[in-house]
Amino acid sequence: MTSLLSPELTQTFTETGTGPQAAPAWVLTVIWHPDLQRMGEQAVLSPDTPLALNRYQPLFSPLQAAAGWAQPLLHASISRASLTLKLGGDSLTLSPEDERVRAEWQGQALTGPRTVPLPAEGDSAVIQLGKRVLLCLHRAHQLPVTDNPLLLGVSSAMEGLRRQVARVAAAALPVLVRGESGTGKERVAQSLHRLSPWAAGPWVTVNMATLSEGLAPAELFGAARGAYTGAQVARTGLWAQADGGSLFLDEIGDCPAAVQPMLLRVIESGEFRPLGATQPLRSRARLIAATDRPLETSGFNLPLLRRLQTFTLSTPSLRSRREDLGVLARQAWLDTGATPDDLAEMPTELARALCLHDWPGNVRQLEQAMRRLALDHAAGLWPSVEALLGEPLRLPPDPAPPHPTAMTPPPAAPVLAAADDTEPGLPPAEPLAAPRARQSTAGIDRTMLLQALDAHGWQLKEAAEALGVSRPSIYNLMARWLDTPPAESLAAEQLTPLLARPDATLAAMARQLQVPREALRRRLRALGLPRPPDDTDTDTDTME
Ligand SMILES: Nc1ncnc2c1ncn2[C@@H]1O[C@H](COP(=O)(O)OP(=O)(O)OP(=O)(O)O)[C@@H](O)[C@H]1O
Repeated sequence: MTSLLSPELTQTFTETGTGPQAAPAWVLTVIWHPDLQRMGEQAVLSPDTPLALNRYQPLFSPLQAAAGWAQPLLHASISRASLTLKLGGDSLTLSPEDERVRAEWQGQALTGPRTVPLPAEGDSAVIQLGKRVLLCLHRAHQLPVTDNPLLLGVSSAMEGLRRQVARVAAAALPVLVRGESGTGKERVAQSLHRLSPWAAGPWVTVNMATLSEGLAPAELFGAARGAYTGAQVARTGLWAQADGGSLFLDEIGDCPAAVQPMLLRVIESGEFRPLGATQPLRSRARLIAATDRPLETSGFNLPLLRRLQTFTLSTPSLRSRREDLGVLARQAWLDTGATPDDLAEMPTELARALCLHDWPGNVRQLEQAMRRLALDHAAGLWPSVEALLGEPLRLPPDPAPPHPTAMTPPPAAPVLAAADDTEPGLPPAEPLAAPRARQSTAGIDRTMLLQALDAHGWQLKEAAEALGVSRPSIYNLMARWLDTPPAESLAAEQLTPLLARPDATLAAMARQLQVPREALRRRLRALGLPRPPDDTDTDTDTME
């Protein structure tokens, strides 16, 4: 892999500042790249100088920015012509240099300069460059320099969390971890234990939601022999088991009300009394609790809450740190045992959906999606977007949709896409036609798209003309409205029954499978399957 030493980048990082007090910088983070190693690499935008984004610039740096290594995006589908990003107060202007630049802002194709509102605090935006690379534009209050294999992420929020965990780990005081479900609260608790002076001691966990009011005291504090019916021997409680280590009380908000004062006592004095015992016991367990509940308003014991929140750590939602998607998705994929190469081949519409989804179930939901993906892929299929996500694609709210600027439109002369702007193995990009009045894709819904495609036998050139949009736009429309797997993922078993039909034609099959006709023809050829008998057309639609 090409690597370039980048003193300029190191300089930029230094100037921008890495401390929490520094003014936030706008950063581009790679959240999808066919070279999976590139996920999480970052480039900082200067507030004063427009950033030219193309195949060879700027330089993106990996997590350990201090190493000073950086490299451009390099992917062959990204043009040498630039998409220029210019920050201006609370807006951003994106200007494609010419028609060679293929780019999308928040899933919408950029066909000319646009000025868009910058994402609000805690929000971010997704920029697609070329066919396969997705970047997240976000704020950074501090750049990532620390590492913790349990707490992955290049966002400021994760960098801050890793630092807090490292700072708090050694304190012999309770810690409360708060955050939405699936955001990694248990991971934070594990990290606190591993980094603490008690790391060699036991790590004991209990989910308070699973303890009934009757059983909880014995479970937590133990019981003397004969303390209750069936207690033939003395029982060691979790608190005693965790002596010299850490006790993690997950879902503390579900702790039975009667048990809450008992917890308060043990936190305050370190002493507890097993059920039926005459003497109290002492434990030096460090307590970590976690919740996704608003404990202040849910009737929780407030003195206990105050003791628990001696230190409070918060885990951020995944949608508020979209820049971490790439590194998290890559790790979740590798955890399934699948190879990086397989993921690199994933169709862009799936990658785009992963990057744009708002992930209400946070990292856990992302992990489930990656497991589904690995399973389907092992069976020779790429799932639909909906099957991948396990729910319909939920786009982040768009407070103000992009609007065109009054800036100069792109050059009027027809421009040839350079052959080396095309991914190796894919057909060369076609010369772009001279610009003409084109309809915006915004007004084209799924029905209109399908009608045009069906009417033209799934030949994209004709369908695009009928809709009055450019050919790249029809791909964007297909990615937006259709969630059928791409032609390259079709298996022989899916195609043979359709070929066996007496009325089989290429157009009919393309319509049924919702794939471009030419892509289907290539797939049949690749699988060594016959063309349908009446396939005599000679269309040369090569883009997909
Ligand atoms: N920063 C992270 N890096 C890597 N994996 C993560 C991270 N955060 C969460 N995960 C993964 O996401 C999943 C959910 O994490 P975890 O169980 O810690 O979340 P939680 O907030 O405790 O969830 P719940 O509230 O539902 O118990 C786990 O499988 C964990 O491996």
